[in-house]
Amino acid sequence: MHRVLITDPLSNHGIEQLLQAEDVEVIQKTDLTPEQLLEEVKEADALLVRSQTQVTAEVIAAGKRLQAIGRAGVGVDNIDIPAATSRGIVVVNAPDGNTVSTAEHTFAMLISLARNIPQGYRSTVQGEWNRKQFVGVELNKKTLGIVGLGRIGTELSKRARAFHMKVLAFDPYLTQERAQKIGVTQATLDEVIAQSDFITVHTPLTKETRHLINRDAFNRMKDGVRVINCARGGIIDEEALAEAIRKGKVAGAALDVFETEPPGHHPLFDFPQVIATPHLGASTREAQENVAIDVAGEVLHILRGEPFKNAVNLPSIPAELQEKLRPYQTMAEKLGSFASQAAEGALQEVTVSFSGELAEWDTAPLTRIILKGVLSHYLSDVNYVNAPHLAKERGVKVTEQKISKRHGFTHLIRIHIATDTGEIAITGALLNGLGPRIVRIDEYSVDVEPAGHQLLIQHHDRPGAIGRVGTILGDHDVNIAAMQVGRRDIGGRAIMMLHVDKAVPEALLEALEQLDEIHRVTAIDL
Ligand SMILES: NC(=O)C1=CN([C@@H]2O[C@H](COP(=O)(O)OP(=O)(O)OC[C@H]3O[C@@H](n4cnc5c(N)ncnc54)[C@H](O)[C@@H]3O)[C@@H](O)[C@H]2O)C=CC1
Ligand SMILES: O=C(O)C(=O)COP(=O)(O)O
Repeated sequence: MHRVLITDPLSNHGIEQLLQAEDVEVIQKTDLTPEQLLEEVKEADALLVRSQTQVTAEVIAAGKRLQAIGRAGVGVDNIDIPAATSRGIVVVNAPDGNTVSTAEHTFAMLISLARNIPQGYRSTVQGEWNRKQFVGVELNKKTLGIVGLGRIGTELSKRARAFHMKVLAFDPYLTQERAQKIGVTQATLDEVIAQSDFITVHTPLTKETRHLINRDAFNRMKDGVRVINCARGGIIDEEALAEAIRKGKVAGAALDVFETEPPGHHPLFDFPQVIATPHLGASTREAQENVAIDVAGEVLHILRGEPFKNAVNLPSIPAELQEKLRPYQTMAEKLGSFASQAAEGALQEVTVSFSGELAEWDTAPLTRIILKGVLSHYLSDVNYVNAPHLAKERGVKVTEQKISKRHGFTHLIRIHIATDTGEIAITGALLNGLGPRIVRIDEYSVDVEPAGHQLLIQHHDRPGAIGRVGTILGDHDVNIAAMQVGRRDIGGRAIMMLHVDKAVPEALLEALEQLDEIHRVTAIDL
C-alpha cells in the first residue's frame, strides 16, 4: 500500500484518482507545524504540496520512504530540489494546469492598476464619491514589458495585444522567430526596464532572478511606471520598490506574491498606490482541478513504477526518443551491473560507448540507467534520479562516447570501468529474437545472457582446467546451465563464463581459487 501525504489544500475532484486507487492510502493534513510535518512525512511514500508547505532538506531527510514529491502547480522554490535529488526522490510539478488562470489574474491586476479599481472600490463603499482622485490611464498603445516569456508570460502577451498594447519581452531563451510568431518585440532586460509603461515579471525565483528588479533597475525606469509581480516574491526587491514609490518614480504596484508569505502588515501596504492579493494567481476552480489531476496522476505513475513526464530533477525525454530507447533499458542496466560486479577495486571511471544506430540518438538517458546499474553494486539507494549526482559526489568520472562503426552488429553498448587496481570492458547488444546478450568481455568474444547467476573465471588455458572447474561445482551441488570459453591464444590467458542454477556459495569460490590455473573468480548476480 502506498501512503500519499497531502499537506496543502488540493481539489478533491483532482485527487479522485488517488482516493479511488486500491493500492493508495491518502492522508490529508493541512496547516501542519514544521514539527508535525517532520513526524507525518516519516511514513509517506509520496508528498503532495502547493506553495505553502516548506519541503526543506530536513523534511526530505525525515521522509525515509519518500519516492516522490508532487507540486500541484508550477513553482518549486518551496522544495529543496538538490536535497531531493541526492536522496533519489523524484520531484514532479504540474506546469500547464494553472497557466491561463495566472495570466488572467495578472491581466486583472494590470487593469486594476491602470484604473485604480481596488482603491475606487474601498473609497466608494466607505461612502465617498471621489471621481477626481482615481483618474486612471488607458492600456491602449502603452508598452507592457514582460520579463520571462514562458507559459504565463506568453498567455499574458496575447491578452495585452488584444488590448492594443505594445509588448516588449525579455527572456534569455526567446528567439527572434518565436517572438515574431507570438507578436511581441524581443528586447534586452535594459530595454524592457527603460521603455515600458507597465512591467510584469514571470520568471521562476532563482539565484539569477532574486532581486532582478532592484534599486538600479527602478532608477532606470520611466517616471510613472507601474509594476506587477504575480510570479514570486523576491524577484522584485520590496525595499527598492518602497523607495521608488516614495520618490514618485513608480505610480503603482500590484503584488500577488511576497518575499515572506503571508506578509502580515507589510510596509508596502501603507502606500495607496499598492494593490495586493494573497497569492491568488492559480486559485481558480479550473486551475486547481487541472494541477491536482496532473500531479496526482504523475505521483501514481512513479509509485507504480510506470513512466512519468514532468520531473523537475530529471531531464525530460521526448516521447519519440523514449520509444526508441525503451528496448535497450533493461539490457543497459544489466550490463552496468555486470561490469561493476566483474570489476575489482575502487571505482574511478565509467566510459560508456554507443555504436551503430545508437550512436545517432541522444543516449544520455541510457548512460544514466547504466550508471545506476554500475553504482548499485557499490552504494545503496541508487536510482535514476541520483545516479549522476552520486557519481559526481564520489569523484567518479563518467564519459559517454559515440562510435559510428558497427563491428557486424546493428548497435553495441560498451561499458569500460577503470578502478584503482584494474579495468574491465563489457560489450552488449540486443540480438534479434534472442534478446540482450553480452557479446564481449574485454577482448574475448562470448554470447552470454545477462541474467541470473553467473561465474566469471579468468584463467590460464590448460588441458583439464574446464573439467576441474566442473568437478568442483558438482561437489558443491551447483548445476551448470550454460558455459562459454573465450581465449585469444592456445595456452594463453582465457575466460570461462558459467551460467549456474543458483547463487554461488563462498566456499565454492574459495575452492576454485585454489586451482593453479585460475587467476580470479567472480560471482555475478543479475
Ligand atoms: N501567483 C501564482 O499563483 C503563480 C505563480 N507562478 C510563478 O510564475 C512563474 C512562471 O510560470 P510559467 O510561465 O508557467 O513558467 P515557465 O517555465 O513556462 O516560464 C518561465 C520563463 O522564465 C524565463 N526565465 C528564467 N530565468 C530568467 C531570467 N533571469 N530573466 C528572464 N527570463 C527568465 C524562462 O526562460 C522561461 O521562459 C513560476 O515559476 C512560478 O513561480 C506560477 C503559477 C501561479
Ligand atoms: O504554481 C505556482 O507556482 C503557484 O505559485 C501557485 O501556488 P499555489 O498552488 O496556489 O499555492
